[in-house]
Amino acid sequence: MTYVSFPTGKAYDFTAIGRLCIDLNANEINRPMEETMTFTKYVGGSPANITIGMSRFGLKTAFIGKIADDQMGRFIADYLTRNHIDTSNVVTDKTGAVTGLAFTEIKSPTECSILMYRDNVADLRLTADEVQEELIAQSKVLLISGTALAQSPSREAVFQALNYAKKHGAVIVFDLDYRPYTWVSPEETAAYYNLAAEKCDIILGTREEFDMMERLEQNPEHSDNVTASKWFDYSARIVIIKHGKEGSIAYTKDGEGHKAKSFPAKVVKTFGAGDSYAAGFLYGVMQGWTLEKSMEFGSAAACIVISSHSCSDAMPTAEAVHDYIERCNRGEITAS
Ligand SMILES: Nc1ncnc2c1ncn2[C@@H]1O[C@H](COP(=O)(O)OP(=O)(O)OP(=O)(O)O)[C@@H](O)[C@H]1O
Ligand SMILES: O=C(O)C[C@@H](O)[C@H](O)C(=O)CO
Repeated sequence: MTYVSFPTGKAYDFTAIGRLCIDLNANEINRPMEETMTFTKYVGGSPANITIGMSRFGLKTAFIGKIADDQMGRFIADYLTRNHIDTSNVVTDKTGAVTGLAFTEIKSPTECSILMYRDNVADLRLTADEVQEELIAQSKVLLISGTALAQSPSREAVFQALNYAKKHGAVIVFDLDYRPYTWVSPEETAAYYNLAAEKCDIILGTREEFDMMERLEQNPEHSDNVTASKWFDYSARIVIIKHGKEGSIAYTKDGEGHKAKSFPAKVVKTFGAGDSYAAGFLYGVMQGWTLEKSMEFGSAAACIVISSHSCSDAMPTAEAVHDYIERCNRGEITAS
């Protein structure tokens, strides 16, 4: 059964818009940030990580975003180029804005947190008139991520991109990617998230992210089914609700719920799970696989990333994900 049809005859399989920043991941793990002395630098930002994942799977990808006019910005642009991601719509800021930094604390495999430095960041300075219509017209998929809706002018840039995607028939994916520190109030957050979600074909988020959008009174039982049903009255064709290591569930417009369990993993840190899951799942759906197989592929991709030190750099190839699934099926990988 095909739930989403992707347009053909486009130059790009996958384009994302939003955050490009830097992850500084603790080298001395299993201790609090106060005791961490050194960090390794990686490209970061959830939509960037997903695009790197899609590129590693061999898809033709592009990114729409804004980088600081400094060494960090150039590091990001260079990394994207080396990963075969088209950067023709990655704009360099000229106002003195800086690159967002995410310092990660790895206290234990299950206690991870991120300390964000996001004042005056370049990624939120992208303007609507900087979004290239032609690039979106040439893309099978446009992925938006919630954090880019947090402030103007990036918010308007995302809505402009959504308009172009609708006009040119791109499949629109919304990764909720809710990061409280970039928002002013829960009311404002829910309002913009809901406005954007109405226009999207595939919506992916955790239970907590959907709770934030619903603000509880609409769904006091936190029912995944109730959450998903609402979006089928708009544009949605698939709604995925992720539950960490408990797995994930995808709802489709026909009312079906498709479940995926997670695989065992030797977890180093949990962040990056959602980004690699999204890349793996979307890759599978674009190959025409069943939802179950696509979700399984996303879950295995997530295991590879959470067993590694980075998010972006650890994004696996398709062969590595297939191999991981086979090794799990042979019982060769057990949980940490
Ligand atoms: N500890 C784990 N062990 C195995 N698989 C996991 C684990 N945590 C997450 N996953 C896999 O990754 C998928 C996405 O994880 P999760 O629900 O935590 O997303 P997320 O909260 O968006 O992730 P992130 O921490 O990157 O923001 C899950 O559906 C599951 O398949
Ligand atoms: O999304 C971010 O800004 C930081 C990420 O790169 C980070 O590593 C993470 O949280 C992945 O989900």
